[in-house]
Amino acid sequence: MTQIRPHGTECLVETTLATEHGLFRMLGFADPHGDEHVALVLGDVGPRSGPPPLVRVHSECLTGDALGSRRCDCGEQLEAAFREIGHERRGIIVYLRGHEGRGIGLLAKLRAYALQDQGFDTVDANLELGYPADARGYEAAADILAELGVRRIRLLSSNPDKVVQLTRLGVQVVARHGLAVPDRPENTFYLTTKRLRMGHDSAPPWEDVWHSLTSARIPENVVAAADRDLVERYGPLVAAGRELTIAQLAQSVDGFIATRTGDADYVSGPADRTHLHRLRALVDAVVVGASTVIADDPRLTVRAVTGASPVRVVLDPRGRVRPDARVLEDGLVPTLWMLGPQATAPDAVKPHVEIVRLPTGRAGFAPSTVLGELRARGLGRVLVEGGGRLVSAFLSAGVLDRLWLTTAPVFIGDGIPGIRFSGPDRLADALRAPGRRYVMGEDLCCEFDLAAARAFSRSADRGADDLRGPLPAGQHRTP
Ligand SMILES: Nc1nc2c(ncn2[C@@H]2O[C@H](COP(=O)(O)OP(=O)(O)OP(=O)(O)O)[C@@H](O)[C@H]2O)c(=O)[nH]1
Ligand SMILES: [Zn+2]
Repeated sequence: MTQIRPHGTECLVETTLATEHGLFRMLGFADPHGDEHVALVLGDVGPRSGPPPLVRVHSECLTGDALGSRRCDCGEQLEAAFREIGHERRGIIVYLRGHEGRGIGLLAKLRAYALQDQGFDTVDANLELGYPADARGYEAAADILAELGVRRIRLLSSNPDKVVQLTRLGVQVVARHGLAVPDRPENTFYLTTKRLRMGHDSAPPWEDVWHSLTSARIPENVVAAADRDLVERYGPLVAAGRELTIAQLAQSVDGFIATRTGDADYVSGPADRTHLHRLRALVDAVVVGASTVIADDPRLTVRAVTGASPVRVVLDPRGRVRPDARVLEDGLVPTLWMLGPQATAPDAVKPHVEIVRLPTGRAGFAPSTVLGELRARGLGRVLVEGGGRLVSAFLSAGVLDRLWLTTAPVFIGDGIPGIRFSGPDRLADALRAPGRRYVMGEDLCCEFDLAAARAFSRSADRGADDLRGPLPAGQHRTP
């Protein structure tokens, strides 16, 4: 077997580095040319702990890595490498100093930039200055990997020459994964030159994964970790097709959505808000109760992410919402104002608002009546967004396919309740559903696949009409 031959790079210090992507071991190295390097190691990268680790051998680029330059893609590639390694919770970033400007140094790179400003490409600029197009050596990287006991790697790079160089030095590159970062208008010429003249991979068919999901398409072969998260989290909603009823609610650990005065600013954090806006962007209609409109005066539009805002639906059986509520006033998105037969309505409403009369029962509109009305209008994908009573009513009526319940680490003590319904006597009969858990900043979000739970209890009951789960006394579900 090939050996990594030593080239005199020594490990002189070890410490840790806490990053957004995890707590890394950080080792400092010095090579015989006087250059200092670091290796960031996440998890156990030894051969017995799993497949060959993901390794990014990153060439220092002050302008791209630290200063946010758009002349190159280095900073975004480094960030993408961190994400990939963070996602696997295992891997190595070898950060090579002395590689600045493809090995010609910082000031020489800036001179090369000055020539590029005059029309030279990145290769000719180096040559014009009397340097090779690429002057980098990878001996230090090989030494560092040897020191870490890593012989076989999965390399994160778009540059096939790095595989050649590392292989020559005894590192076995079992796979190479390009780092999917988008071309920018400012670096298209530079990246195109690298592809045409330096053998770099051609641009990946860049796909805006979120845009695909909002266009009802589930992207395949997604590379970047953040994109994979999007597909895993929201793909099932896209796959559900034309009819889907979901709900989202954020409550305190003790189960309240607001204080007793109705103050709800804010229970959950920004990650949960983004998640809520993603759900809005994936449905045809968003439904809220009158109390929520009165207490929060929400806009219910998609703002935190790109995507079309759904039709807004206000359930107001007793006509309590004032016509100056934002959703009835702002003209932003078509809005259905659902009123009970006796509720008074103003003589005129804004053109974006349509009044819909629905029959009411003791507890307001029946969820199935609301959904039937929406489906008849072609609004088959519905998000029930609050408040607690409305989401609870849809939950206990057994019409929700999925529920995201975010719990924020705050105690409200008393206040406006979140999920509440009359439950069963025996815990064995309590509503349980398979699902997933997400840490969203400070908050914990539980996703419940209620459709799967219903299907399971149907098959378990072998034909019995009754579905397990909470039902208000005296009510029956239609199968
Ligand atoms: N001389 C010179 N160096 C540059 C220029 N633009 C970026 N660099 C340097 O190029 C190095 C990164 O090399 P790249 O060709 O971008 O990428 P790579 O490391 O070969 O391949 P990847 O693994 O895919 O990133 C960094 O050290 C940058 O400072 C340039 O126009 N001229
Ligand atoms: Zn760069």
